[in-house]
Amino acid sequence: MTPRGDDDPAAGHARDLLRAATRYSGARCLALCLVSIAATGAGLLLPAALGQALDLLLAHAPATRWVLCCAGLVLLLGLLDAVQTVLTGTVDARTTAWLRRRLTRHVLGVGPRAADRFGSGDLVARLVGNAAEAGTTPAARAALVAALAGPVGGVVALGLIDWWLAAVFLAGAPVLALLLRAVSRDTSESAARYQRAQGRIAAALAEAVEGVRTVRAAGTEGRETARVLRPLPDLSRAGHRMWRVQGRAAARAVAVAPLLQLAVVAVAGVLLTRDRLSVGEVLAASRYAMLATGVGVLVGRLAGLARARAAARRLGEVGTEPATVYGARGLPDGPGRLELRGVTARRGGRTVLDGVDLDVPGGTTLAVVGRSGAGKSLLAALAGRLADPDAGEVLLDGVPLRELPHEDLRGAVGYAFARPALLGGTVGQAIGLGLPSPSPGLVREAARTALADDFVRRLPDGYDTPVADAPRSGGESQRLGLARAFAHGGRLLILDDALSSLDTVTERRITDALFGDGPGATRLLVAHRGATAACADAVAWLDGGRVRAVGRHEELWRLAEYRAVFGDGGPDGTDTDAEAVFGNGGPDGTDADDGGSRPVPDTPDGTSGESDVTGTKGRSGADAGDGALT
Ligand SMILES: Nc1ncnc2c1ncn2[C@@H]1O[C@H](COP(=O)(O)OP(=O)(O)OP(=O)(O)O)[C@@H](O)[C@H]1O
Repeated sequence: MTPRGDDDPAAGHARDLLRAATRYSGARCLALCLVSIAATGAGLLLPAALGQALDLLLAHAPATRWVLCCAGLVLLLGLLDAVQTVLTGTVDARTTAWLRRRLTRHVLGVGPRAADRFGSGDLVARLVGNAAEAGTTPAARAALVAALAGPVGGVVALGLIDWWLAAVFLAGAPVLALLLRAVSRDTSESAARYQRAQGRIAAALAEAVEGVRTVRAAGTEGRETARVLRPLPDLSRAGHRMWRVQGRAAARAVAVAPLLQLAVVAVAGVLLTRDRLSVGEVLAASRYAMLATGVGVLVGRLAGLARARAAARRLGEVGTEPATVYGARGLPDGPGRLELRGVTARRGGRTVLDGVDLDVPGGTTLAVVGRSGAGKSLLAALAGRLADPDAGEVLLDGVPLRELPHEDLRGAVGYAFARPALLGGTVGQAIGLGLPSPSPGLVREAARTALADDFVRRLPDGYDTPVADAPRSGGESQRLGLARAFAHGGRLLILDDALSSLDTVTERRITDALFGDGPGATRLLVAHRGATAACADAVAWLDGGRVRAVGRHEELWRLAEYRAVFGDGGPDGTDTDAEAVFGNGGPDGTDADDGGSRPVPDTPDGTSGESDVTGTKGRSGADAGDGALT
């Protein structure tokens, strides 16, 4: 059951949205309202003019003026109807566009939380289908005002002809009012159920399309189709209910309205025999009775409005997910020192990170390792504020990330992911994404560093090839993602498993560039391979939601449990037999032929080989930062 009233935040958001959307199309809405009311007014004048013309004609008096008046009113009605149609279309389109713009911005402002909560397919259904339905609200309201003006004007006109006529009509009006109330309520509920079922289908379809290779590989196309369409019976029930509600209302209206009209005409007839009404007035009364009982129009309008309101509520639900709020404190110059202080993060009702402390000095590289599900990606997301911790603070050069303005934060932190989304039109634009004016030179340089330049230049239009026309492997996609991160620069570079699809030689060449004088002052690297971890100045080992230890890879390697994280026998993360194939073999992940002598970067205090990155062992508080492994 859909909650109602002020304690329903989604409904509150929906109201605010619709109010703002109506203001956006304010002038047109007003014009539509006025045109609709004018059309209703012309419709109300027509019976009076017809009655007058008839009376004059029956009395053989000159009636040309009134006949012309009737013709003019008919023409005016046609014209107003055309204007109404154009204005309704324009207001609907403008309001829908406004809602889509506003909500798209909001969804992207919320970030990954929005997709986590609603699912990407359902979000698309809301922003496309529901926004279009909700967008009809302002015009539907204006039309409803006019549709209400018809019956109200009809009753007033009946009263002006003779108060008996209005009294007869009003005696039956409560039945019509109850009918309309039931239509509005029942349609709202069925429309909400219908739209929810549509959202479930859209969400399942998006999952199926994304996982189409898995579906094909498993040969489960039929089962998947059934899963996607499972909400269909619900959809059908809700749809049928909606039509039943409207059908029943229309049938009742058909039963009640003619009875009321008959009663009005009968009373008018009696009044005619008593010379209280003329023939023309009887004609006018019969037409006003039809206008006053014009429930059919109202039923349609009310049902449309109820559907639009249900759709708006679904948009309101999206609005209840708060957007990320940024601060106004500027980021001072600094080397890119990253600190996590007592960071706790919960996901799916589970504490994934529990009071994590880490201190990564500017200019150093920290590899984050741990078993699958240990929270490495979550930590990477918190480190660059793709998500906020539930407790604790993340600081960059001493400033809490929450206090940084959006531009400072995004300018300072670059990201690359395991499965990068390539956005921006062409390959070159995808690499330069987010930069104010990326020069072709900068884009190409970044691509060279990420070893992507060669294959990009082989594309039909090189860097100008549309992303959609650029076939690429998983590793090539990753290299484009890395190129984007390198082009972005910034004082903190976060690579979340961004090297995982690269062959070992390519990974090695990129890490060489990266850990040499590569881009980004400080680097946080989610690593699955020992070879990658071995290149970092320090490794933070996540286990059980805490930092189990911080130290250099070679030092940690002495621990059997640490070795077990990499699940194989070689300290560089490769099987000894496979070393030749994968091109590395030394204990620090370097080729055997360079003697395993990758120089350990000097720490800022000049000591070589000891990790400069510090961390604590979760709540135990045991500091493992000096490489003292616990
Ligand atoms: N949105 C979410 N809702 C519920 N649980 C989540 C969500 N995001 C992450 N988790 C859970 O948090 C845990 C940590 O996830 P995370 O992706 O950080 O792990 P990871 O260490 O990077 O794993 P892997 O090495 O397999 O990539 C996992 O158990 C995951 O199921």
